[in-house]
Amino acid sequence: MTTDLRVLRPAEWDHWYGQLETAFGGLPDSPQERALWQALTECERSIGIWDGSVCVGTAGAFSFLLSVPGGALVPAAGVTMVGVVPTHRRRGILASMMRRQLDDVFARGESLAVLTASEPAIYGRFGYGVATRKLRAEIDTDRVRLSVPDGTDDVALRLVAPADASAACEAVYARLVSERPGMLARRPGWEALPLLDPPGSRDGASRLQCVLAERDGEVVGFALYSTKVEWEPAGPKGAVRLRHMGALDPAGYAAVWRFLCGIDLTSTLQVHNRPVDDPWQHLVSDIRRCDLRELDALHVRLVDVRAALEARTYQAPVDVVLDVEDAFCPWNTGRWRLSGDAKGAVCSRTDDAADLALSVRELGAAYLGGSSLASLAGAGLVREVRRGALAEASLAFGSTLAPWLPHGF
Ligand SMILES: CC(=O)SCCNC(=O)CCNC(=O)[C@H](O)C(C)(C)COP(=O)(O)OP(=O)(O)OC[C@H]1O[C@@H](n2cnc3c(N)ncnc32)[C@H](O)[C@@H]1OP(=O)(O)O
Repeated sequence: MTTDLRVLRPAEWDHWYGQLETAFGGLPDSPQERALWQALTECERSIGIWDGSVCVGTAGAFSFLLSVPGGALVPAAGVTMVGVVPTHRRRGILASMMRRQLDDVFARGESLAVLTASEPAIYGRFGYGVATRKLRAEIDTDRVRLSVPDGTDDVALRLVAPADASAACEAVYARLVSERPGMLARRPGWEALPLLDPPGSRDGASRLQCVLAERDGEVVGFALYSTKVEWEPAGPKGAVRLRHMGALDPAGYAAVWRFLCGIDLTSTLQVHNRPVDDPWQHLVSDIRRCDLRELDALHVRLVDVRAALEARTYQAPVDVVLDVEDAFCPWNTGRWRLSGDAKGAVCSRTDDAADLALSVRELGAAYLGGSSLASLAGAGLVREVRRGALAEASLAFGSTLAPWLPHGF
């Protein structure tokens, strides 16, 4: 098979995206969604593999700014739209696209590549580690009571059409981005993503709704959600589906959750993507009736180990030599001395003896503070060479707030 791997030409987008849809077994037909992804596609960062005139493999990258521990926003390639059509699978097309893409990312000077995976087993071989998890929950709001902090009653709630509330929601979101690792600063055009609401994806639920939480006229929280009301012989048995929420202080936060848990004709609050340390878990009367589940979310790859490790800060002073193995991007392989603290870090090549040995995949898993190096060592994936180095590094790599990716891409 002779194929040609090259950058996407804008005029080819329809065919290219159509082939991606084919790889996914056909996506719901949504002109709204298609138009948004076309507008957001960075063609110069998108590649295709062509077999004659037919595109048989697709991959793209978004130019993101990712928040890392310490609050910095670090350029990161958001790997996306990866697909290989069924006639050409398992012949190495994905591998060749990953090769080209990571070389391009390194050449651009981005130290990180990030993605959300259709299946978590695919990307570890290319050096991606699971760096954030998302919390899912189904809260039985008939049974679960919420205790709220002082000041919650001072917060007023207002229903607003989502498009009209967008600027206020975005302002809240912007203030949250650097407080928690794993979040993506909004790039132009991306403010449309939270508003995406194709009728074909509603599954019987209402159109998207928005509530704003305000104190003294200032927006301190918001939620985007839909409701699905169903009736049983005994009465209503509806669900609230939370799409996105944010708040600037505990009272604003509690006011939004109390609202979501108390909507008439509903008895369930369905939460699909929240941080694993989301504070509402401390407000509920009965956590067992919240049906919690954690899933992998953001997979992180350090494309340039030195630059990536210097881009974040460390919770506690650390001075360790990391012996990194990276078969796919061999420029990272070798020993690196990392010296850092809460103010910053320096990372450089060294001939000194290793303190910890690990692959770049484990470094990606630990990078945002979501998985501890100690936990990875417990699985045999990080090896402590100098006694004490694991505890020191594990503490330093941690994060006060659990890293979280608020939306897919
Ligand atoms: C970031 C995103 O966009 S995630 C979306 C990914 N896309 C999809 O899931 C759409 C449906 N699936 C597909 O399009 C294709 O099957 C892909 C992209 C997952 C794989 O493409 P292929 O060209 O078949 O993969 P390729 O032949 O290069 O395989 C490379 C390696 O990955 C492995 N692999 C491929 N697909 C999978 C999978 N779904 N699960 C586990 N391993 C996989 C292969 O076995 C091979 O392993 P090896 O290194 O041990 O030999």
